[in-house]
Amino acid sequence: MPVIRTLSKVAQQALFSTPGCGCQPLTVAVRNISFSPRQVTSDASFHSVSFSETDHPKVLITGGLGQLGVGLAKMLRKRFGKNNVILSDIRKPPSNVFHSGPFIYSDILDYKNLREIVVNNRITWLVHYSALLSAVGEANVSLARSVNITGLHNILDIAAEHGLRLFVPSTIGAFGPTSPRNPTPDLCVQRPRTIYGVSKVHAELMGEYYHHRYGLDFRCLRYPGIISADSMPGGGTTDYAVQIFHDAIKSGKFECNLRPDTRLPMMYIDDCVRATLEVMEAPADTLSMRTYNINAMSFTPEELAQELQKQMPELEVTYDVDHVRQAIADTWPMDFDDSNARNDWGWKHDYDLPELVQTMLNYFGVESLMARAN
Ligand SMILES: NC(=O)c1ccc[n+]([C@@H]2O[C@H](COP(=O)([O-])OP(=O)(O)OC[C@H]3O[C@@H](n4cnc5c(N)ncnc54)[C@H](O)[C@@H]3O)[C@@H](O)[C@H]2O)c1
Ligand SMILES: C[C@@H](O)[C@H](N)C(=O)O
Repeated sequence: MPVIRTLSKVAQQALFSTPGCGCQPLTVAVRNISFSPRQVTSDASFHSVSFSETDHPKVLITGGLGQLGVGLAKMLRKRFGKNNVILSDIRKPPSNVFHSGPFIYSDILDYKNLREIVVNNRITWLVHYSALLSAVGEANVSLARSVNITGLHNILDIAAEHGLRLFVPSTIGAFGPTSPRNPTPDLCVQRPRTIYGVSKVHAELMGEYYHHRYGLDFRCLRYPGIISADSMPGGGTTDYAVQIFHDAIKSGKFECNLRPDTRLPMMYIDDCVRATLEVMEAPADTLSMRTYNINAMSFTPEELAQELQKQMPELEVTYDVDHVRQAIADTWPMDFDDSNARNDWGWKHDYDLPELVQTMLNYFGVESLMARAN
């Protein structure tokens, strides 16, 4: 009985303590009594592999074959060593990715498989990228609910049980029509109207709850629309801002599926992966929150087209609005207030709109020169 009494006392402390109240953090007490968020068989052993045990973190990236994972792995491998960063996904990797470093099959809906990977590879950081994005999520709500919500529960439990530092990205899509849109601050009404947005608000809240309840080192950034040259987006509302470059180079024409005046926050992928590393490395005492907005620029399709036309005056842009995507975009932030990230851990973007366009065109210029030479 004394153990049960201690447990309930600890739980009460956690539930009623507030930051700065001077109460004993629940984290310590929970770890000491090996209390786990998930019921597991009695032969399972809990042991925290803390970051300080190794020189470098051992990182697992889930959903790593999407638009962002390969770019993040490249940067993390440069910093921590090739073999310390494992990409995982349920798809077959292209050969350049397969040969660039460790790759492993992992379905985030398979809890035991995830646990095995974390244990066998002594993972200390988990970057959870698997998700169905906004537009594909609306086309398959039940799968999105399963991957984005049930999958997240598996990830949270694995991370809490094994003492991992966990990064889960959120998004501008975690806001909705009743949120202030120009700009959108970190803390405001969040009533998104997509399953994607609902699942991301759930992820933010669950991660923060696990942080306060179990001491999980949860870190989350709300990314804007991400623009990349060497990876394609996975079915979101901001995809047009990547597609325009491909179509401009290929055919000199682009048909945009959003209205020309649809303003959304955006970021170049190098800034996005750097922000992710920076927040993961930030000392815990610099983080006044666990979920931060980050931003680089905001533009409309018309403004992006005009910037491109400065270098490609012959580019023709027409509009054929996709009503699902437009309805989503009309409820999302137009501009994103990321002042807390800038103040707390020194977030600073490198790429604004002209630099983004120049960088993308340089990439495709090099690509098409190489293609012509082959
Ligand atoms: N790309 C953006 O503009 C953007 C913006 C904001 C937030 N984010 C977030 O960043 C993360 C990565 O985004 P992305 O653009 O690379 O996404 P993506 O759609 O390109 O890739 C997601 C990956 O998840 C994988 N996946 C799906 N079901 C899975 C399962 N059951 N188990 C394991 N993997 C599974 C897919 O195979 C895919 O490779 C997502 O969580 C997304 O919500 C992205
Ligand atoms: C913004 C982001 O979450 C994603 N690119 C989407 O449009 O769904």
